[in-house]
Amino acid sequence: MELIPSLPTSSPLLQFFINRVCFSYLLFSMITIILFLIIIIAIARLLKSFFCSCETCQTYLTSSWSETFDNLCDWYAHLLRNSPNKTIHIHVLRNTITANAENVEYILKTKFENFPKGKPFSAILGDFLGKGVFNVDGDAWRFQKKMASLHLNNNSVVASFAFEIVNDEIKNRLTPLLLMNQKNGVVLDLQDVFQRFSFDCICRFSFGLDPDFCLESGSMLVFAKSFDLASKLSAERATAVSPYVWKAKRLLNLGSEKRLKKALRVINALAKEVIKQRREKGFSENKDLLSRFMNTIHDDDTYLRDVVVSFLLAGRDTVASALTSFFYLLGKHPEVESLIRDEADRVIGHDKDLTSFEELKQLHYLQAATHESMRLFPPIQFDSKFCLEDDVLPDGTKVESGTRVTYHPYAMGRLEEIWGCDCLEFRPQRWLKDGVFQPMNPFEYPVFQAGLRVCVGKEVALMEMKSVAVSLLRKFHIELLAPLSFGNPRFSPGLTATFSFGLPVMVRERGTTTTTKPSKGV
Ligand code: HEM
Repeated sequence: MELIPSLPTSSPLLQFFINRVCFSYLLFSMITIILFLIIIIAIARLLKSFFCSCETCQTYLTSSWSETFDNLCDWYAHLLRNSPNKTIHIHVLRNTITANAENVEYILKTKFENFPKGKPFSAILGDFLGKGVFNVDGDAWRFQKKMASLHLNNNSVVASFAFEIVNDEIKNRLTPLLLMNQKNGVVLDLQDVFQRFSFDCICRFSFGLDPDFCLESGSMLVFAKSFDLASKLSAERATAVSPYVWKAKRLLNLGSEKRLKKALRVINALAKEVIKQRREKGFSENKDLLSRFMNTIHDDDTYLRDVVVSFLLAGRDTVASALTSFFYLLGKHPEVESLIRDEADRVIGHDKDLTSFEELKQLHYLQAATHESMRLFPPIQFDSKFCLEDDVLPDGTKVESGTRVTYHPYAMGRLEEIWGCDCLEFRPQRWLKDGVFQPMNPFEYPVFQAGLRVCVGKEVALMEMKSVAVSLLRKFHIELLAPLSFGNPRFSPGLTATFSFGLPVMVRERGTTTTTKPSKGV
């Protein structure tokens, strides 16, 4: 059949040619129409998600939760507490959020393979964390997890190498810093101090290098600010209703994406310096984590950069966050502080310093207090996975393929169903039975995550927290300043929980008095 029969031609070759052109034209038109339809459907879906009219989505989109709650996590905790199955949906984010322990076990263990980090999550954090352990699945994750476990899950490494580094930092840097501060009588931001302290510890422990950041804040301040900014801006990407917004901004190098790029330049320069110094100092004989990676993957500096950044995030921000909220709670609960001191005097000896990891293990009340503090203020307040194939959670919630599933340790720590009617009280003794610490089911307390991707730095982190607590509480009286002394903390957006206004305190050596001279800007 001729497609254009009216054409006056008798040449079969020309006819064939015309037919081909017409066919191509038709094909092109059809493809255009199909593409057009696909775009219309995509836009309709996008608009639908933007305009979900349910009360929760409207409250999220208009940020009207902030009229009643100090923090987004408090609003989520409120919603989850009131949900019959402890699961809610934020449709505009295509996110199912759960505080149901059975669901958590299902996601993190039973159906682990169906709930990976996923490509969308890797894209959100890709510029900051690259292919580091927090941001990959499959073989890449297994390899890094194995390397990290060799280093971190080894009890004797924690007991000797890490314990010595941490206690050397406390004795020679943290304590002198606080003494100096008391002499000057100025307000101290304890959160900033803990960030510098944990940065030094993780660099010495994981990279075998000593930045001496704790005492000298100047040059490293730019790095710290860049690191916090990159964490904040990366986390904010995940709160956008559509990824196209941040992707377009990144393409055009605009606004928050421009600032992220700038912050990443500073972070990359520091990571490069760490790798360079490790190479210069030699790595083949060394037992630190970076040397182990260098011995295995040799020259891939981009990969090594991702390892460095991921371990800085793992070791600096989480521990600093845990210590900040711990000292915040102790400031409000002097009775807990006294009990910690009494136990330390009993186990270690009244005027004696902490000498071993074994001594720390005998401090059951302190162990209970650190766990209780992270129950109320987990350093990682929530954690998201992506659902690969349609699934049904144990509570009957349907989860669609390609949507996000989030478990929420912050909300779980405030559930009556798990902790009883005094769940909002700071009560370390709930963790003790006949004076001995009793661990909880990790799926009800997923502060260190649980299942296959459980935190491998848990023992190091607890050792660090307990060492700092014993040393500082026995030597100093630490007083919270307003507004934290009477209000609740406000958190900055970021991958780990950070107090928006720091932790301003006055420090006094026990048995001495001093006058308060508030410094500017606190
Ligand atoms: C109080 C301090 C800490 C808390 C609350 C904490 C919590 C967590 C959580 C919730 C995860 C899961 C993150 C995710 O998959 O997105 C995690 C993973 C991890 N943490 Fe920690 N962490 C702490 C300290 C540390 C320290 C000090 C190190 C290293 C020295 C460390 C190393 C790691 C590593 C390597 C992973 C990845 C595990 C994996 O993906 O299989 N953590 N941590």
